[in-house]
Amino acid sequence: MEAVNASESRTDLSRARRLVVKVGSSSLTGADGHLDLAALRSLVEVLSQARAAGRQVVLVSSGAVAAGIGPIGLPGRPKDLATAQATASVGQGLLVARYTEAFGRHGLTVGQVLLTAGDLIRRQHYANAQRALERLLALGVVPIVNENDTVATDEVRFGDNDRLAALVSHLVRADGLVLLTDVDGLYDGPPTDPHARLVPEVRSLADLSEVEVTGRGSDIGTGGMVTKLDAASIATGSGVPVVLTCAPHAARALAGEPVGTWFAPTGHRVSARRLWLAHAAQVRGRLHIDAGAARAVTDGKRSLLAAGITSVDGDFEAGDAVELVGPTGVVARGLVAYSSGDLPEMLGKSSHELREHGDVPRAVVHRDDLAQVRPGRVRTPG
Ligand SMILES: Nc1ncnc2c1ncn2[C@@H]1O[C@H](COP(=O)(O)OP(=O)(O)O)[C@@H](O)[C@H]1O
Ligand SMILES: N[C@@H](CCC(=O)OP(=O)(O)O)C(=O)O
Repeated sequence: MEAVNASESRTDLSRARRLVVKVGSSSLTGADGHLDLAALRSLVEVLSQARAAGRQVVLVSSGAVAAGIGPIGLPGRPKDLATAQATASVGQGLLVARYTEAFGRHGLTVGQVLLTAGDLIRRQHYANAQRALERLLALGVVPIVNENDTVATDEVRFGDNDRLAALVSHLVRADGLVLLTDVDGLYDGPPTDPHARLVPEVRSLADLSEVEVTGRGSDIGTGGMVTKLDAASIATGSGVPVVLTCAPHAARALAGEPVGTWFAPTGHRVSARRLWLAHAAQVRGRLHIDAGAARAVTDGKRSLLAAGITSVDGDFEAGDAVELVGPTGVVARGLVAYSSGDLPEMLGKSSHELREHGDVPRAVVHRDDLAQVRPGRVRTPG
């Protein structure tokens, strides 16, 4: 466990030895929807300078779908998953070819790393990805990460790359995460509102309860500010500071200058699986639990047993993510061991009663599969 350094400030980013830099589709595409080569090259220039200064960089780059739109001849970003996957398949090769060429001009080699959400929450996959990334960095290669769009399913996909970048910064134990987008930081209202002001520093995401963010991003990006705040929450919650700014400010952000919005680290390093569960997993249902069960899973950090569940909502399979709702609201998220079809007849029954019915009394949510949900989420309109 690494302790949180309360005196941490954004200038510390200038000393970060290992950085994860995420660039969104909106920063890599021109008005015509095609890949903006000049934007890509200026980013590569900044990252190459960081490498020349002895820093390690992992680039998480979106843009596969955007890069595929032109060659396929689509009018805009595809709406359905299958076409988006096909477009990403065309665009990803082109995107990495551009990076290979641009980094090559600076004498640097790149490696393509395609990940899915599942790769970052399954222990064995996580360890494999970690080993591969460590080796790439040790070999002096710049890893270029994107979501493996062609195999990611609707159930477990990031869709945006913000949360992927946050989990990658956990994976490589980065000293900082830089999120580059098409706005120069987080605003306290819609950036189109002339009264909206830039929020320069966020010490606790709970302080943002009055900030209005939308999930609607730019025309080309996905997730808008909501997924960026999720990413900031994941990264800072595991001890990694975050700077959110626009791509033209990348060099200044890496130098620790006061650009964009700085999110101070707030937590200790926890498992990627718990981070995913708490912040990003798509919830398939809700288990309503009594006060005793709520205390057991929060204060007691114990598994949830059938005896404490009062009712079940939703349609889910064993292994899906569900919310645990106590008398005062959502207290935790977890991976449920039974389907929504199997649970109702078990509710309220003690392990002893279940055993009498011949069932093996497994916990409904094992404590290793539980993540507590802290209050104070950001307000999203609508
Ligand atoms: N409070 C806010 N502050 C800044 N930007 C916001 C806010 N709420 C919504 N946005 C939108 O988020 C968009 C960036 O998200 P997105 O389009 O997904 O970018 P990217 O492709 O870089 O991931 C901005 O263009 C902006 O319009
Ligand atoms: N994996 C997708 C990313 C989707 C996307 O638009 O993400 P982002 O621009 O980070 O909101 C791609 O490469 O197109």
